[in-house]
Amino acid sequence: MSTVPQSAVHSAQRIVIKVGSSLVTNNGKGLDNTAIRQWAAQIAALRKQNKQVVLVSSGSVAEGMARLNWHTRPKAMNELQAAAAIGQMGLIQAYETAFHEHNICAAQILLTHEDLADRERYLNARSTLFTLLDLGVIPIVNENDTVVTDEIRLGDNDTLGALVTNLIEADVLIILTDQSGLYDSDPRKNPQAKLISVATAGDPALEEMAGGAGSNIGTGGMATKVLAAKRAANSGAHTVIASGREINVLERLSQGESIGSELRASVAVRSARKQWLADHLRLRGQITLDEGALKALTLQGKSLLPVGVIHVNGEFERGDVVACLDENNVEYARGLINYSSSDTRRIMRQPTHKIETILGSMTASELMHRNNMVVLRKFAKA
Ligand SMILES: Nc1ncnc2c1ncn2[C@@H]1O[C@H](COP(=O)(O)OP(=O)(O)O)[C@@H](O)[C@H]1O
Ligand SMILES: N[C@@H](CCC(=O)OP(=O)(O)O)C(=O)O
Repeated sequence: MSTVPQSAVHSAQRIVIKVGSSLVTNNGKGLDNTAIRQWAAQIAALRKQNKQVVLVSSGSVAEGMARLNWHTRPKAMNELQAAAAIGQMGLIQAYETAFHEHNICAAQILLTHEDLADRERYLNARSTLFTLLDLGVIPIVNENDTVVTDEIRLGDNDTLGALVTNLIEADVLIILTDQSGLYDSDPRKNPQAKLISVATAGDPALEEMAGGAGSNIGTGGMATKVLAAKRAANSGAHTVIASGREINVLERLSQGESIGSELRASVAVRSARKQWLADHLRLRGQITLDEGALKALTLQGKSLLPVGVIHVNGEFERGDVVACLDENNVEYARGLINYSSSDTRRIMRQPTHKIETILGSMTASELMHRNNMVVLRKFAKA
């Protein structure tokens, strides 16, 4: 009897789904509208179960090539970028139409490596994605191929899928591809290859199994998927690699069925976020909060508003990590701040509706959003 556990997708609330080029474009023959409509229908079903979904879709270059009647993938960057610009139009149009059938709004997000490396842009991308998810919209992400240069290109969307998983702290990354999952060797070359049902993300043995290159249409092969699982595990997310051609794959995974390969993270999402905020980003300043704000943050799970700040210490920029202290300099929380130190000094003690009049514009109504904050201790009156 097999003892394969229930799929992690079953209990996941926030999911990133990545679909590869060969799947989306029917092995490079042109957009597979039937498959796209089936995924949209399944994602609509996940949404009804209150799961939030971000879709990372490849296929712009492959679809651009199909539209240009190019049969071999160009090597020159400018040609790849031109193909991507053409193909992305069709890709988004296909998703837009497919989601429309379920009365779901879709949104296009094109990201580059720099967007995720720069603190402020990272924060912007993150808050846009959270806003879209709160609005019930399905964000469709791809790399902004037309502007990236060779050196900074992510290149494969497995890596992008993992970075988006980290960015929004998703519980699970599902990578849909043209194989049933990760095998112990490339099934195209070895018909005896065995499917790996469950493994630990980051296990070096997996990298060896996935050594081979990808299909002619896709870029990364299994190697980038295994590395993506390792990266997703950094923020506590599990990864499922499965065939996008499997009937109702997303809904069945959501029902707990074990399909494909599940590469499990060994740390929990919450502690991974804490770790990231607490250790990886340098503290740039401190703000002192009044009692009401300390209670709201640490006891009621609320965001920090400027009205609760009574003192600002240090110089920092929007997106920096700042500590929240009481009047005795005891730290209660830390997180990514939405305003620079000079702007924070101007809006502290003020009600939110005055931010725009004081600063001339309002980037965010909260000074620090609860999603971007880690509470370190609870407020208790001495
Ligand atoms: N150990 C392995 N298990 C499964 N597939 C493998 C393995 N090693 C290499 N591959 C190859 O990886 C391919 C999938 O990668 P790729 O073509 O980049 O797909 P996608 O476009 O979905 O990202 C498979 O078709 C397969 O030939
Ligand atoms: N941004 C590129 C993705 C490149 C790519 O081929 O990715 P993948 O098929 O996931 O290996 C595109 O949309 O064509």
